[in-house]
Amino acid sequence: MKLQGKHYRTIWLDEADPRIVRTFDQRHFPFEIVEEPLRSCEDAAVAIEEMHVRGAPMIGATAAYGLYLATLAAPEGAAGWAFLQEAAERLRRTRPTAVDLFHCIQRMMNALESAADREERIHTALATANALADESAEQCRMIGVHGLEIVRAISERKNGAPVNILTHCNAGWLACIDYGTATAPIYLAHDQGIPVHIWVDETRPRNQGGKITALELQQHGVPHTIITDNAGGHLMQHGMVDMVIVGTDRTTRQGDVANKIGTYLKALAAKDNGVPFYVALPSSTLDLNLRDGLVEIPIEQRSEEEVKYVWGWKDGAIQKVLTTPLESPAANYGFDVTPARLITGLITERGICTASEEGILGLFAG
Ligand SMILES: CSC[C@H]1O[C@H](OP(=O)(O)O)[C@H](O)[C@@H]1O
Repeated sequence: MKLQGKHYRTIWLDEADPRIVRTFDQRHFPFEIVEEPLRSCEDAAVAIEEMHVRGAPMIGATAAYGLYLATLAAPEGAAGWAFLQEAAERLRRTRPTAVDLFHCIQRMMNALESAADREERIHTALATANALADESAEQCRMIGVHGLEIVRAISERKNGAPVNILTHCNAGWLACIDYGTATAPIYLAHDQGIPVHIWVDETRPRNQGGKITALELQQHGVPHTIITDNAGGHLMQHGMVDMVIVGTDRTTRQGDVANKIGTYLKALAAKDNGVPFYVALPSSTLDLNLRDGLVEIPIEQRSEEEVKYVWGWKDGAIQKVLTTPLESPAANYGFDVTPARLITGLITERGICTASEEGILGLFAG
């Protein structure tokens, strides 16, 4: 998608130096566009851990390219394989909830295991990371194609009046490689002239919605309004939300969805008000090994600093400001789990299904 009129994917090989992978340091959005060079697997791990990059598909892709960078540093033979295994472990320790991370690492290591020598490892790693990124972008594009029909149907029922869609956090193209997951149907509807308006949850504590989703929509010309996280229920009670669409970081085989903290509360409000609640789910984010999301999905806890401070723009620079008593402790749960019973449907690259084992396996059994 585009930033300041220029098309980007969120991660790419440096044109001048194939030993460098480039991405955005998303901590600077929406105030600045800062490209970040990744020169080592450790650079990639830190970028994930400190959320320079974030979003399940983006985390997976960054780890994949991080392993490519590791092959550039790895020696020949068994020592080189041991080096790559250590790099994979380092990447696995970055963030626990988004399953794309683990899927991508495993895909890379499976591809690398049979490589004959260092040169083949490097070639295979880059080819596999590129393939993963391409697959992710296509998954998102197809989520847009399938999700578009839901938006179109609501638009027709409203005789062309704007479809009011609420979304939480950033499940946009900046959380992915391109298109986004929750935003893909929005972009396709807008591009096809279907009027939409997006309620954008600011999404405390890091405000991925107010900072990044709002930036994406503004850059694409999509009408939107930033709201506080607690406003969604009120809007739904007053008929101001036609549908909710969110992303996911891990979805279990029975359709339980881990997503940014606060998603569960949106789903409760939607259920109580008869508002359709959809989850945009690329298969890279499916974890068919898990069933009960509430029990089995690991929920990341991040630093209390993210709760006690805000980061904003002042005097031409990003400033960090304390917003609570310095001495007060804070808890920072990064995600919550929305039970399948609260979800209207899952929008996947293979079509739309119910949030159930039958629905998911109907699309993804093979
Ligand atoms: C398309 S995945 C987006 C997903 O990831 C976000 O979490 P974070 O920004 O902490 O990586 C959030 O849960 C989004 O829905």
